[in-house]
Amino acid sequence: MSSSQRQPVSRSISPSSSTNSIGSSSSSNIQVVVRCRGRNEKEVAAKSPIVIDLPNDRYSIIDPYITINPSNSPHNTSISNSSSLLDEFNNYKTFKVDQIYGPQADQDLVFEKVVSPLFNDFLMGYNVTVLAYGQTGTGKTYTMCGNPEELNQNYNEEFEDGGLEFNDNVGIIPRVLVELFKKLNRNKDFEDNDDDFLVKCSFLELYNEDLRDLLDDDSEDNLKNLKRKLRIYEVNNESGNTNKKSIMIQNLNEEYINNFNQGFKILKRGLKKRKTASTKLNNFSSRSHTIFTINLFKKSKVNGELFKISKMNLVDLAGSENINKSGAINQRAKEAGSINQSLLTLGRVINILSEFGGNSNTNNNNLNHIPYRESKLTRLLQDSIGGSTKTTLIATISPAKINLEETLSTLDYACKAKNIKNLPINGQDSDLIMKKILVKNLSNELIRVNLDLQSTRSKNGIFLNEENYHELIENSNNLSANIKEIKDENILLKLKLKKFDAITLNNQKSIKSLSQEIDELKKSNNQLSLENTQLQTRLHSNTSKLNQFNDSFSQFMNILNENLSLSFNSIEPILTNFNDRKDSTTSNQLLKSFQNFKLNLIEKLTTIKLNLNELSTTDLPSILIEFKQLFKSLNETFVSYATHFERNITQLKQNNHQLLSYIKDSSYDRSGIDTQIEQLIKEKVSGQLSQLQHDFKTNLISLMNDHHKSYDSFLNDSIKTINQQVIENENKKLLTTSTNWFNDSINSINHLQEDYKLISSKIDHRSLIEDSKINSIIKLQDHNIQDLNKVMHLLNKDDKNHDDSISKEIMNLTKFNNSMLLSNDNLKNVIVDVNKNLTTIKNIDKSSMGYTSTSTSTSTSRNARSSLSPARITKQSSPKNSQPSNNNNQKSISSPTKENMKLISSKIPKLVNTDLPPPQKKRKILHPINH
Ligand SMILES: Nc1ncnc2c1ncn2[C@@H]1O[C@H](COP(=O)(O)OP(=O)(O)OP(=O)(O)O)[C@@H](O)[C@H]1O
Repeated sequence: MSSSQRQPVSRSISPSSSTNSIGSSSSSNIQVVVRCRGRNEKEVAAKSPIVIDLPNDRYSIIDPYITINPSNSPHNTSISNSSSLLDEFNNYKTFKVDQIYGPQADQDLVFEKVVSPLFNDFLMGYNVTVLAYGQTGTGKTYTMCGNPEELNQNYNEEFEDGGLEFNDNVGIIPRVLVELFKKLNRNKDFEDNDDDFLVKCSFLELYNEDLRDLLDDDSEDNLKNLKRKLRIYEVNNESGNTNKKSIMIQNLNEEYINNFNQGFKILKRGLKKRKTASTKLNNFSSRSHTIFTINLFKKSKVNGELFKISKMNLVDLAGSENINKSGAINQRAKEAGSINQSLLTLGRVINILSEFGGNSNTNNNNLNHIPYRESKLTRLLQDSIGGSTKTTLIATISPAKINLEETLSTLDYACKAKNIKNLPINGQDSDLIMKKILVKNLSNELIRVNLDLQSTRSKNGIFLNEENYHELIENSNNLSANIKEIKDENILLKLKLKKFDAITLNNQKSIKSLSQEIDELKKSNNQLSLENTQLQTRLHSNTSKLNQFNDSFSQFMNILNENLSLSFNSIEPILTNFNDRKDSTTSNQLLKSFQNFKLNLIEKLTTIKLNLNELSTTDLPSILIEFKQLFKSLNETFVSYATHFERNITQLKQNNHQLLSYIKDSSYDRSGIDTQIEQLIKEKVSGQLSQLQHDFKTNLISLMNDHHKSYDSFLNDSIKTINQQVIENENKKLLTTSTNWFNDSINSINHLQEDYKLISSKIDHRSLIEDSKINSIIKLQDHNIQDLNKVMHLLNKDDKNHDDSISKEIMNLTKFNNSMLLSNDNLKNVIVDVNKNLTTIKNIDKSSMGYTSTSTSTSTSRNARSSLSPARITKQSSPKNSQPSNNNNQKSISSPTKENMKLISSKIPKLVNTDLPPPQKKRKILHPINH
């Protein structure tokens, strides 16, 4: 860590504008001293290497460069939080400060080099500050006071005898006290002047943002604390061209000391009360910031009737700490948080001041926004940093690598602080007090103390002299008056509280009514969602019914088409058959009639399709427009709800605001009560308000969600309803069409029947003719047989000569007879064929007419095609119910039309008759018999 170890190349140097030496009297920069201790036991045990290069292990003023060299790092990582001063290539960084002290520098050296010059300024009438800043455990308390362990144990004994021999570890404050009285007493002896100085001390602690008087025995007593509450206030002192502001602490004890021993006692008393705790990083870690102040009243050399007042602030800050490293939890973590917070504000103040290179007393507008007021620490140090005090900052650091990040941060701040210029003012102008006043103050206090002492000595117990007694009585009366005033204030406050309660009540009412509205909204939401569910259920069931109907309907249409084409195909051969019989007029008529029927049907189906299309393109948009209007009105209702809510909440906020301003405008300056009231407001109103806002938000979101859901379901419902309507309308049209078609069919069938009757009569006529022919043939046959018998008889009688000719004759006759019999059989077959055809035509006729009595009986003998009737298909799709699909359909179709539909669906397939003779099969034609 010596200068020889320091890297000489690529050094980047922190900005420094300071040219003033310590102790100069004009504008002076804050002097920055770095003190680096040796590695402590924990750092050695952790084998954390040294990463700090110092020019000298003892001290360096001429060459005050300090280099951070983390090259020992196994990963050679860059230093993440460092500023531009980091040397990118060599991975080390150099800072320039005013003085550097290494592990070999003892307390004596630090006092001599760092504090002495400042101390001399203090004696000359300047306000001075020594400020120890750095990471926890780096030696701030050690530097300012001494070894904390020794301070607690034998510090008193060290100096009790008034000896001036210091333990080596004794820090700056005891040394200042000793040095002060040395100097003052020497001067006193020399000038032989009893009245030439007066010393007062105070010891202040800032713990968790609370000010505590370390010299006040009662400071922990809350009741007395109310009376003796410490307050920071600013005093404007116009001095020369500078608008100087001094920071004062109201109610802070200041004790006169006449020698250094009294000073040590005060220091020890205060240190005993200071908050310390053991952490992983420091067994005696200070958990608070402390300021030990020595006020010196010293006779002015110019005017012996005036006394200069100068102040020396000896500040020991609590250490910044990484909670993870220090292992702070609960109270320790809270302390660390508060410490770090105040140090952060101090850092910001240093940053801003260093950026402008000036002090807060200059006219620079930018400096008006220095955040001194953001923490009590910065307020207390306002004079010392950027103010009118001569300040030296001692930045304490650890050399170990494990603390590298904190060390870099400390040095960064230290370098920035180095740019801050203070404007120290010698006490001759402003900090002067008339000798007479000072003496009077002192004499009064002395007289009071002496009188108390005398009274106490002359009698047993505690006694007061009369004057003191009267003073006490007067004080007591004063106190009573104060109490009365406080009571009056209390009454006033109660009145205000009443008003506040009324406003709160009002707010509560508003909150209640809003809650009710929210409840109602919730209810209506619930109702809506219930309706929504019901609608969805209905929709679901309707959709399934609709689907079923659609299925059945499409099946029906398919079967209708199929059967129609089959019927056409079946009828055509019959017609052809008629055609073959040369009965062209009838067959042409029939053919024409069927073709008309067919064309008519196709036309109707096309119309149905067109109607469906038209409905979906014309009616659907109008329904959608209607739906949009509905949605718009729903939206408007919702917006009006939201506006209403907002208005209520704004009203509520205004009430709160009025309440706050009303309480703030009041003449009371009792922060405790103010805080109470604000606390009340926070608890009662803000809590309710935020709860209300939270509830409102939640409800609004759920309302929006419900609204979106119902919007979706509404859209779905509407579209489905439209579909349903379209289908129902179409159904009606279809049914009308079907009825028409059915009527047309009946007409056509009637025509057909008439034609059939005509044909039947003609066939009957033919049959009659054929029957008569058969009879005549039979008669002829009988006749022939008789002739034959006659011939046989004659043959028996005639000459045997004629035998041959007769036998021939007989042979011929037998042949003829045989051919006659054959003809007879043929004729019979023809008659059977004709009868069959007649039966077929009759069946067709009956099927077309829809006379169920015969169709039921015949349908059982139908072939596979007739089993595809709609009724059967529906039955197959719903086995549990004999006519499920028809039943479902019936719900959406009016009953008479349904009957027609059923009739059509059941009758149409019967038009198909596969028992008819195949079209190729020609009927046998009856030929006349040749005799
Ligand atoms: N320069 C030094 N020489 C010898 N010992 C030192 C030095 N600096 C610090 N120490 C020792 O290190 C320990 C911690 O020091 P100290 O309590 O002063 O740290 P601190 O910075 O005040 O810590 P905290 O902020 O937690 O109060 C003490 O035991 C102290 O004696």
